[in-house]
Amino acid sequence: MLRQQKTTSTMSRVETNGWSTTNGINGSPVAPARHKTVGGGENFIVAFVTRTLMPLFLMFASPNLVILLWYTAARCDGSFYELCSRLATGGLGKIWGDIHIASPLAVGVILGYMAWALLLMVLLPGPRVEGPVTPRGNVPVYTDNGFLCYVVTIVAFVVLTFGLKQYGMSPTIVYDHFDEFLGTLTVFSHVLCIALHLKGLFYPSSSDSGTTGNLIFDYYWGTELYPRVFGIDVKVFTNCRFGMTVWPLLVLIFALKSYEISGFVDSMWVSVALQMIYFTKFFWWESGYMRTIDIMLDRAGFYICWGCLAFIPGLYASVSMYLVNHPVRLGPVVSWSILAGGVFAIVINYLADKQKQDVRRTRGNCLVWGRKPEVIHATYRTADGSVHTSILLLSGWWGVARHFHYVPELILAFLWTVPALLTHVMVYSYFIWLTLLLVHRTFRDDVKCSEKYRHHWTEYRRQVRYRMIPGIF
Ligand SMILES: NC(=O)C1=CN([C@@H]2O[C@H](COP(=O)(O)OP(=O)(O)OC[C@H]3O[C@@H](n4cnc5c(N)ncnc54)[C@H](OP(=O)(O)O)[C@@H]3O)[C@@H](O)[C@H]2O)C=CC1
Ligand SMILES: CC(C)CCC[C@@H](C)[C@H]1CC[C@H]2C3=CC=C4C[C@@H](O)CC[C@]4(C)[C@H]3CC[C@]12C
Repeated sequence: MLRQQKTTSTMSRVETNGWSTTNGINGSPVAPARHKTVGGGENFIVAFVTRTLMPLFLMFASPNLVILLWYTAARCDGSFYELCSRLATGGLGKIWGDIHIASPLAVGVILGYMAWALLLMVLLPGPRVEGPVTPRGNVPVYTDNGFLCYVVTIVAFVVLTFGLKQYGMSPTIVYDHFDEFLGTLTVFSHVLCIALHLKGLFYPSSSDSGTTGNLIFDYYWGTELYPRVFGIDVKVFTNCRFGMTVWPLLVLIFALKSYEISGFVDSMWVSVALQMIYFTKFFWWESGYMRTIDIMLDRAGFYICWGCLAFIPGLYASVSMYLVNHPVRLGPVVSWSILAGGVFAIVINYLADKQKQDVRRTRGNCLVWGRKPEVIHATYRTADGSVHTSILLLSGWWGVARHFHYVPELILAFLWTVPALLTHVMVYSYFIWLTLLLVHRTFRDDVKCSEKYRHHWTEYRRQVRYRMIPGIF
């Protein structure tokens, strides 16, 4: 849950989502840094492309791509070549004819799960944690009960699975009707986006809200940074209690389906084990996630809502979905080696995230790699004019490169995919997406941080020259 300590529900200004006082949406995924013409005005063609055409394209293309990904795995034996042949012969219409976009089963299961997740979110206890100061000077407050919600949900899932077995029922029905689930989730997310759009305009939860004046961009990007409905934080729900919890549930359901079809197969086992360790780490660190770009910068619009409700189930869980009908016997040596490499990557990624958190929490009075950390005490200004200080870490993983922690994240994604071998590109869709997302994110974060910290960030960039991989990028 999240509360705002300091809220001023003003909506008079054009929105400022980031830290710049002139144009705060530069950190958005589709709005690059300001483009000035020679005369100094904004280049409207670039603005039209990035804030209208790109969002429109993404909102139309992404749901289609996710469904086609499912179709490729389930109906085309995981082959993009086969998908293209079918598209060439029958066209998109023929393929859509084979897809069911909604069903009462999907609506019932999704609503049931949402009710469960909301109930846990509200009822389970947890310590109170504060998020970072927002651009408008608000301090979001959360109940840190993510780990508990996750554990209770997974245990309940296992108990329910055994319970249902006695009645000849299995959660693998979700796999059998997955197209219906993806379609229903897309419809749900549009309903949520419309409601949130209107809420942000007429009943904002805090002053971190507003409009850009462009309806399409507002719908895509959102009108509020931290919307709350009856005290429930919408982004904590969409990102953590839905997206990040449904992903492990799907991974378990797909593993169960694979077991029903092929018995115990080590490719599925390795991939599932790595993903489950990753989810457990995520929820253990959830309060740290509240200080990342998704929460600090991304508003609750189509990007985050559809992304977490439909894109995570459709793309992020696609490796396990593919493995259901593509089992590979790897043998113990290969399996355990992949598992060990993956666990190592998770540990490095976790330690890097933790290093940043520890240094900030102790205001630099801790040890990083056995030494007192080098830091920059950076100042920044919020929209209300008040000045704050923050710490930029120059030691440890944050001295290796400015986003070195993305490297183990990518290695891990590769390692939980490679058990599927290199037969089909389709199964690497998540890895390819993640590479693009993280590389793009290094640029987004640079824009956001240089607007926020100005010369302090320039100094950090001077001292830590590389974005992700020392000597290369
Ligand atoms: N699987 C997936 O789809 C994805 C996974 N991830 C993972 O999520 C985690 C979080 O990543 P992400 O959201 O990108 O955010 P980061 O962990 O990279 O956090 C970025 C923020 O950290 C602060 N910061 C930047 N440099 C420093 C420094 N040197 N010292 C102290 N603080 C600094 C800044 O925020 P501030 O304003 O507080 O100064 C900056 O905006 C990572 O583990 C990443 O691998 C990320 C993206 C996608
Ligand atoms: C509109 C779509 C084309 C794009 C939607 C993207 C979002 C679903 C994802 C964008 C950033 C993603 C995440 C960031 C950081 C994370 C921390 C990590 O430890 C777990 C995964 C994640 C929560 C991840 C989830 C999906 C995004 C929000």
